[in-house]
Amino acid sequence: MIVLKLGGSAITDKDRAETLDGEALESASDAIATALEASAEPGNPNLVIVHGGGSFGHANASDHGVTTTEGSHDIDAVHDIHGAMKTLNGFVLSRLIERDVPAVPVHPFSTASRDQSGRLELPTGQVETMVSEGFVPVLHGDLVSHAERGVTVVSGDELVAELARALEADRVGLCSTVPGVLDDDDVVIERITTLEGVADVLGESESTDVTGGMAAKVAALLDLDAEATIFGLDELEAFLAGERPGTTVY
Ligand SMILES: Nc1ncnc2c1ncn2[C@@H]1O[C@H](COP(=O)(O)OP(=O)(O)OP(=O)(O)O)[C@@H](O)[C@H]1O
Ligand SMILES: C=C(C)CCOP(=O)(O)O
Repeated sequence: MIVLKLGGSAITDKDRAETLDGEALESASDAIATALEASAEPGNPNLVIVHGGGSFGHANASDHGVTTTEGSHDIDAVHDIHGAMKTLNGFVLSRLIERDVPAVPVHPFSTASRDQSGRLELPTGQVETMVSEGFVPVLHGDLVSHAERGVTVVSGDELVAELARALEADRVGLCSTVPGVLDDDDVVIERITTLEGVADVLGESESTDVTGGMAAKVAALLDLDAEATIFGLDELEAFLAGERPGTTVY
């Protein structure tokens, strides 16, 4: 079982509102289709995809002052932010389906929630059944209802971590716009086992991002039992073929 995140910054133009990076999304979809065709059991993909927001969702959330902890009850904000993420989800699904990947949508806003302490409750029974029936569920960073705060943002990274745990994923991959976690000299760090030592180089995203950039990503991955890999789009095919490009977080 592989849980793969397509980073929003990898598949969109993060500096132009609600704009796809069409070429990047096509190339990611090609890599996924090729990997499924080449797998020993093409009818049984055993793959769950989550995508982030990039230029969809983050700017909308920021405009409405909504983050993973700051909530809102404004119905227009809800539809604006969730709507942007559903639009991107539609683009991702259509590129995958064009390539015969049996992709199906799962909108976390319809199923997940947070309690007062912010703990995420993400039901995964439907995702498990989709996978066992040969589909590829495609989730996305989204809003979730949050006890006493209205709605807050859930990042794709948080969803990846929850799914990896619940589905006992063998491998977790985060495909981003960078070739891995970079050190002070912009060299890819091969392995991260603790936050100590790397905390200084982990920063926010360069673009509008309400969910914390690389620092939040590494922290979420360190909590997992499964080995996780952060790599760039050029390495997606290699990752899906079983290699460990970029940075391994374990
Ligand atoms: N040490 C670091 N190494 C690599 N990237 C870093 C580092 N510190 C900060 N970053 C930033 O983190 C960004 C990747 O995080 P970001 O959250 O944008 O990725 P994503 O998951 O692809 O996108 P999204 O959150 O929209 O889904 C990089 O583009 C870079 O700007
Ligand atoms: C901003 C929203 C709504 C989702 C963000 O998901 P992410 O890009 O995975 O952090």
